[in-house]
Amino acid sequence: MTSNLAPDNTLVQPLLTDLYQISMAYAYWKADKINDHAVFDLFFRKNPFGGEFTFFAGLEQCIKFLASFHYTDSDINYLRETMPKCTDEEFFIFLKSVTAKDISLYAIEEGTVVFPRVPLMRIEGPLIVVQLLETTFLTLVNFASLMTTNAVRYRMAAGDKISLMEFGLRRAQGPDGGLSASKYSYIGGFNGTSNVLAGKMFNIPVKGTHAHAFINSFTGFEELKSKMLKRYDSSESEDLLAKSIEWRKKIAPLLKCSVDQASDGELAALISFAIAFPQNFVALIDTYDVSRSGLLNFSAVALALNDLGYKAMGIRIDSGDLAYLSEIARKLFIRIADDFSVPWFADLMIVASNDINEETIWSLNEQNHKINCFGIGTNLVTCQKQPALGCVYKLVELNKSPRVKLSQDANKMTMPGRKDVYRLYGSDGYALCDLLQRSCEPPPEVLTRVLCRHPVNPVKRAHATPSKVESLLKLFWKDGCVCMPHEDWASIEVIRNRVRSSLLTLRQDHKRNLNPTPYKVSVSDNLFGYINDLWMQNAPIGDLS
Ligand SMILES: Nc1ncnc2c1ncn2[C@@H]1O[C@H](COP(=O)(O)OP(=O)(O)OP(=O)(O)O)[C@@H](O)[C@H]1O
Ligand SMILES: O=P(O)(O)OC[C@H]1O[C@H](OP(=O)(O)OP(=O)(O)O)[C@H](O)[C@@H]1O
Ligand SMILES: O=C(O)c1cccnc1
Ligand SMILES: [Mg+2]
Repeated sequence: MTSNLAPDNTLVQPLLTDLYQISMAYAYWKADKINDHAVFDLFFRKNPFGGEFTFFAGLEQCIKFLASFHYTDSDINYLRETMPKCTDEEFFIFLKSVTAKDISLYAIEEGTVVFPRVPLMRIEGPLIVVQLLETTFLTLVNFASLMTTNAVRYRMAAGDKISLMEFGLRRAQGPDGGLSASKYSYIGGFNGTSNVLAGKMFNIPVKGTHAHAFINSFTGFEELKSKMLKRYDSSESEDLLAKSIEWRKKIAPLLKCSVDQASDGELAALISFAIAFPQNFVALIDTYDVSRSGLLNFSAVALALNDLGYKAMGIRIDSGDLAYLSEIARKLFIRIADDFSVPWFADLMIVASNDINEETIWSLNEQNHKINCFGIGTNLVTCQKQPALGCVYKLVELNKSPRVKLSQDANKMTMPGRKDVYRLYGSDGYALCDLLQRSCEPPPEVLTRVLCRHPVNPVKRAHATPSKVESLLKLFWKDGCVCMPHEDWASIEVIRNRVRSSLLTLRQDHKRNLNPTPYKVSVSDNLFGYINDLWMQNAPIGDLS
């Protein structure tokens, strides 16, 4: 194992599983199923957030888990103590020898848009080993895919021109929830995070402003130990406080307010922050009153900085009516740009935060907000709208014979057998449907008509003549080695770009918010017959009495 194949989180190890996997492993072993060969599918049944699409993520971590999969002596000792006393000692010797070298992992590329019932991963190998991977694979894929999908939805709401920052670590579901949220938000299209460790680990841009505490920590000018700042273009220092006070007097009439209403403590705090960060000055302006104090104090300091040759970055608003406040801020900045001949002032960045969710962004869009950047925490990282994705892991074939899980609900029945997945594209470049076939069938061909059947409903059928056919399941791991170039599966930038390009292949009606059209996931005629025969063979015939 090379170091770059270690999982991101050291908690990702074979005992990060449900006990029943190990219980089954023992019972399989006792039942002499050690040489049985299994095929499992990992898939979900329903798209999250009331949408009609999902983005697949977490694959890189699954591959890293495979690369490091083995039980340590201490794991074995713990299991020996935990399992019933009568557990055969030979089993622990067997377990110590287990690795993922006989596993084959086929998967859809991370960052691809995916749909219900489609196997995202097909895992093949010794039954015992494939079974032992279930829970860890699910925990690696479920949150990663949910989080990526959530981030994509926020990006769709905000549009491409707005910057999106993830601010959720403090509210996330623990350290791994927070770190994963930062990583998969970026993959889903956020521009950066406030989470410093995520920045270091994943090379994601880290950015931020300051909190109300910084403003509250000053009450007046007398607390300013330093008020001098060196000019950008020389070693000469000037009094930033005196300049800011002068500017405050000039700007107050533009806001139709009086200087007396503005907080001196806030101005002192902003001056201190500007002295610390003269080239990256951002100010939180809602501690006392946005229009009577915050905007005035910020603009005064920004113009004083301008006198010294520095360009301020912008403001953050964290309460109140964000559309209205962004509008008055932008109006003021444009007015200052014109009145005082500082053209860049018109484009100052306006960051908005405070309990923002997807709906808030849609609503702010309707109100014609003037925000350039949303800082989003709680609702993003906790996936408040839907906190879990229901990926499952099902046995579909054992020793080349199909296996099926029946259900009262036809939609919940598993699709037996080893299957391949093809995405068919129309001549306009959009995806038409996904087609599942038995692996023994020849792949669909470009410009050749293919019958696509609904997996359950026999009357729902359609012909497709694809302009392009893409085989979605690719071999990522075999014979103990990764079979894909490192860039393709392990580069966060490649995966992030894949999300973007994959989203573009999805027709607008599948993406709209209200009543989106379900994307078609079909089966070949051959697979339809095969599945339905198996369902019939396996479903008991009831007695009416
Ligand atoms: N123009 C707007 N349209 C729709 N939603 C908005 C708008 N402005 C703000 N919001 C949202 O409304 C909520 C306002 O939160 P809340 O009622 O707690 O007020 P607040 O401004 O935070 O008050 P406080 O000053 O006490 O913190 C937030 O979720 C925010 O994202
Ligand atoms: O609102 P979220 O989407 O979770 O975004 C992050 C929030 O975290 C920070 O303050 P915090 O909420 O800790 O305190 P505050 O609301 O009292 O400012 C920040 O000021 C945002 O309001
Ligand atoms: O940098 C910020 O403004 C920030 C970071 C985390 C949470 N809230 C705000
Ligand atoms: Mg808040």
